[in-house]
Formats: sequence, C-alpha cells, structure tokens
Amino acid sequence: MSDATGVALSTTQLSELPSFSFHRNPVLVVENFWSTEERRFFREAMNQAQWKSLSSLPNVRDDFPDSGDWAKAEIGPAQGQRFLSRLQLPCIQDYIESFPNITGRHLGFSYYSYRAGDCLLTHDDTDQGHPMAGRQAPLRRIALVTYFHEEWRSDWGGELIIYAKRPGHTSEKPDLIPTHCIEPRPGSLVMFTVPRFHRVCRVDPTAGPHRRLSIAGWFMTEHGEAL
Ligand SMILES: O=C(O)CCC(=O)C(=O)O
Ligand SMILES: [Fe+2]
Repeated sequence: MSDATGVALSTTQLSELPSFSFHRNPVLVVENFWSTEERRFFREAMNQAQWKSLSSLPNVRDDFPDSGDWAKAEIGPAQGQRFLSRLQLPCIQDYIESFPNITGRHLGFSYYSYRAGDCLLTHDDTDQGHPMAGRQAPLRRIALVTYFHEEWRSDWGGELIIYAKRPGHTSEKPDLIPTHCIEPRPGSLVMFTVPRFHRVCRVDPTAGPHRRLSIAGWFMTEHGEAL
C-alpha cells in the first residue's frame, strides 16, 4: 500500500483488521488503535501502578544488559479486562489455534516505562523461562506492544526495529537485516509472530522528562508434557 506521497506504508487500517492474517503477514501495525479517552484511562492507571526498575529485577537485568533502567509494572484487573476486550481479534485466534496439540492458552502483559537512556537490545522473545513442576513453559506465539504516552517526536528515538535473518547466513550469531522501523506513535498497536528478532532504540536525551509508556507481552500456547 502507498499513500498520496508515494511512501510505502506497512500499516493496517482498523477497518482492515477483520481480514488480517499473521500467516500472510507476520507483522501488524495499526495506528490510532486506541482512542484519546482509552489512552488517558491507561495512562492514569500507569500513574497509580507499582513500578519496579530493571536494576531491581536481577533475572530480567541479566537478560537485558546495557539497556538503561526502564521500569515495569503489573496491570490491574479492570485495566486488563478493558485491554483484552479490545483484542478479541480473529487474526490472534486464527494464528494461535493453528498450532497442533494445544493443551492450554496463556497471556502475559505488563506496563513498561522507558526514559531517556533506556532501550532494549536485540532479542527474539523466545526466552521462555524454565519449565515448572515438570511442565514445559508456555511458548510465546504472538508478541504485542502498544503505546500510551501523550506525545512522541521523531527525535526522541525509542523506535521498535524488527529484523529478518539474512538469507544464507552461516555464523552462529544471526546476521540480521531490518524490515520495519516503527515509531512509538501514541495509540499505535504492533503485533508480530515469535520468534522474530527486534530491539527498542535508546530513548534520546532530547525526550527530556517524556516517557515512552507501553503495554507489552505475549499470547502463548501450552503443549502438555515436558520435552
Ligand atoms: O517496547 C517495544 O516496542 C517492544 C518491547 C519488547 O520487545 C519486549 O518487551 O520484549
Ligand atoms: Fe521483545
């Protein structure tokens, strides 16, 4: 798709969402998914939330070295319900249900706040944690991130970069090529299939006190016995 200026757009309109398929297109970007009122609702909840900074979360900190000191908080039940009620989308259901032998479906979402200096180094979201009580940890299938700050300027950084593996790469370390550079526009919703390498660019000092506020997490499937 391209707009009147000829710029290639990889965004999906809200009206096109019912026919979107992750099997055809593994990355979904919808601008203005949340109304101004919904964004305010989640921002107010974020103001009340109990935030924990990366430096106080040793396990997460080990997975994401040199990533500044972004903060994470739990989503309350009322906010969780409102969030999920907008995400009853056929593309999620269709993709999740396409995996064989599912014994359980899970989701896990949190609030995140990135300030100037914070980033998230390249990862593919497959770090599933350790099996618990002999059960295989759920597998992350679709990653979701969506932005709730009031304002974001291009100079402030914090873009989500999504990568593909270059064909024919031989080294153990994946040789990547960027496929998407997504500005964290207020109200945008991004989803992509896992595994998929991506990173969050460092938020620039010109952002001053502005925070990059998001909800991010995964739709997951469980497949019974430990491997
Ligand atoms: O904040 C984003 O744009 C992406 C976050 C992310 O990749 C993650 O939390 O795993
Ligand atoms: Fe991620």
